[in-house]
Formats: sequence, C-alpha cells, structure tokens
Amino acid sequence: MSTDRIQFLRSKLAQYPDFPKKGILFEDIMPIFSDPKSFGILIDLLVELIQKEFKEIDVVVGLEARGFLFGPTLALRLNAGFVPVRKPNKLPGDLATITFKKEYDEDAFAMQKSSIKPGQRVLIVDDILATGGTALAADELILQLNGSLLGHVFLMELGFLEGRKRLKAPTFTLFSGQSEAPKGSEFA
Ligand SMILES: O=P(O)(O)OC[C@H]1O[C@H](OP(=O)(O)OP(=O)(O)O)[C@H](O)[C@@H]1O
Ligand SMILES: Nc1ncnc2[nH]cnc12
Repeated sequence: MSTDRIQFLRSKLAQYPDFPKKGILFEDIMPIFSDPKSFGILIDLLVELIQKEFKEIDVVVGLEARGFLFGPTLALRLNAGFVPVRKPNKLPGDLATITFKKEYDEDAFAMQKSSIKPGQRVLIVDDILATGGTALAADELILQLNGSLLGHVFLMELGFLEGRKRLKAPTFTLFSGQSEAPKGSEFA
C-alpha cells in the first residue's frame, strides 16, 4: 500500500528548529538516502506518481543540490535524460541565468543553453516546495530555453507557504509537511 510506504518514509524525516535561521523549521530528508530500503521505496513511489500524472517525459531537470540526490535515478527509471539546474559559477559554456528568493535566503541558478532542445518535454524535480521561489526560477529557465514544461514533482510541500500557487505548471508531492508557520516564522 502506498500509504504505508509514505508513512515509513515520513518516519525517517528529522526536523531541526531555527535552522539555518530563527523561525525556520528545517526538514532534513538525508536519513532517507542513508538507508537503502527507504531510498528504494522513495524511488518506487516517485516513479508510480510520475507515471500516473505525466506521459512521455524527455528530460528530468533536477535542482541543485538536493534534486541531484534522486533526479538521475528517476530519469533512468523513466527512460528520460537528466539535466541539472546549477548554482552560479559551476557550469561552463553559454548559460541562461536567473536570481530568486527562497524561504530562508536569496540565490541564483544557471542552465546550459544547449541542455534542453526546443520542445523537449521537461519534468522538474526537487525535494521540498516551500515558498516556490526556487521552482519558479527553474520554470522560467526552462521557458527561456523553449522547453515544454510538463510540471513538477517534490517529496514534500510546506503547505502554509502556498508555493504551488506561484508555479507555471502542474505540481505533485508525495506528502505534505508543515501546514502551519512555525513559531517565530516571518510567515506566521
Ligand atoms: O520553495 P523555496 O522557498 O524556494 O525553497 C525550496 C528550496 O530550498 C532548498 O534548497 P537550498 O537552496 O536551501 O539548498 P540545497 O542546495 O541544500 O538544495 C530546497 O532543496 C529547495 O530547493
Ligand atoms: N523548511 C525547510 N526545510 C528544508 N529545506 C527547505 N527549503 C526551504 N525551506 C526548507
């Protein structure tokens, strides 16, 4: 049953109050990756979700850094390519770039212009949807490169931040995380 498998994954998550700054309740997904059984379940659940919601994916785009933990494995299972969205000064060549704000910081992303061919069907994957700033920046890069943006898949969503409302394509998550702003949050 997928409910049991989702509960099993949830039991692996750890939460850290006031990290990386006061008012943020940090969701640590790393225990899923240090346990091969959990990682296997995670990949199976994501493949099932993606195959139910999307048809014919050409490219899985993963967002640095945590989208790199499972994006390439998913792409292989889906018989799609994997393309990274990277933080600044990491990629060579002709780049598309963008700056953005996320739950606890500001950042910038880059993609190689040649990494997506016009019209390729792209699925974006990342671990957590919070304010949506990160995923929206990735949407804009894919659109700049004339990719066909199919949608997004996340492990977890922090519902109180309503990030999904900002995104430019359908959005699915395996499970929901915090539904209310943590005490002391600037979003309370
Ligand atoms: O919806 P948002 O408010 O934009 O936040 C979500 C993003 O924040 C985290 O990345 P982060 O850049 O902190 O770090 P990472 O390099 O560890 O993935 C997370 O992995 C998402 O990519
Ligand atoms: N609360 C949170 N925990 C872990 N990663 C995040 N990325 C954005 N918000 C986050």
